[in-house]
Amino acid sequence: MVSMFQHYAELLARFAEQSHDGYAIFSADDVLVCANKAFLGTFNQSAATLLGKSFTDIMRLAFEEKTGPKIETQDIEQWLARAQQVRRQREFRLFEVDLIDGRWFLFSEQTLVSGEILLQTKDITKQKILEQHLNERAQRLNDLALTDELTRIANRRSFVASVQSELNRCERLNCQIALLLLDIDHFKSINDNFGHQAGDEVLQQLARLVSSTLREYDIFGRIGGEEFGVFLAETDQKTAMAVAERLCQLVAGSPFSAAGQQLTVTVSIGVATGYNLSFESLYQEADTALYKAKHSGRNQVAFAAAAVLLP
Ligand SMILES: Nc1nc2c(ncn2[C@@H]2O[C@H](COP(=O)(O)OP(=O)(O)OP(=O)(O)O)[C@@H](O)[C@H]2O)c(=O)[nH]1
Repeated sequence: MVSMFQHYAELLARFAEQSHDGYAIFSADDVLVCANKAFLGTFNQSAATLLGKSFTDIMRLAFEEKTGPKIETQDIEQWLARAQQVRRQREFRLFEVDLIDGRWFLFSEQTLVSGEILLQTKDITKQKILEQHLNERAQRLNDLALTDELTRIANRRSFVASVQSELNRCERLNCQIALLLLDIDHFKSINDNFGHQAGDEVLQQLARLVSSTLREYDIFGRIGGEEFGVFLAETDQKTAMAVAERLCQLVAGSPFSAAGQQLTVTVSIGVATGYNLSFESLYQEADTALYKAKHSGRNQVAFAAAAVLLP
């Protein structure tokens, strides 16, 4: 019976030695007492170098020789002190480790009551690469869902979402807000005279021009067709009007080129300001003002007088 158990124990040891997963045991006083080939491979070191060394010495060596686990720190002693704080604190721990050579490993750490640790490592590089691709793809899809394809600025959905969140913040701070609605004048005639492609180029140039003049925290988006929105947080009527005037003059004074021709483009801008407004009422106010600007001759700014206060 004893010899049969001994046989299986030896078999287990042989499997462990040949396994692609790494196995290692640290003694209660944290010395590496045994490790298979795969484990030594994660450190890129030989058994002669690592066996008999303490955990801290092994990690110091990895840090100094820049081999094995990536240790991102300026101060290895501080890093080791932090690592020691989590070691042996739980009976079982699972954590991911990335190596300097680009591979990733899943480490499982099993601690006995008597203090010995069994470490098992599994190569998860393929899964991590797949995960990275999926994350990048999700990010790209997210960007696509939030970005207007033609102008590369925020689309209506993302513009409204960003404005909503700013409206909530401004409501908490009780600060004034402003919305500017910009609409290209006689845009239909640009399309009719120079073609739809030229119209697209004008939309792209306008988006670039406006983006380049706004502050980093202003919210700019294409609401639809030839209509754009600019949301300014913590902005009073006087400032909002000044920004709108500046934009109106900037557009009228900037050369646009489409279909190989130089064009003059103008915009009409409706401005609404107020406190504690919903997006819908703010938009309605700005739209009324925009209508006023259009009907007063275009290439100008108009203000919506009454700002509606929410109950
Ligand atoms: N090229 C291009 N044209 C677009 C796009 N979206 C909307 N349009 C065109 O924009 C034009 C808007 O025309 P209108 O609403 O009559 O407005 P307008 O000609 O600018 O006149 P006013 O706004 O009154 O000054 C329509 O001809 C739409 O087809 C787009 O993405 N690309």
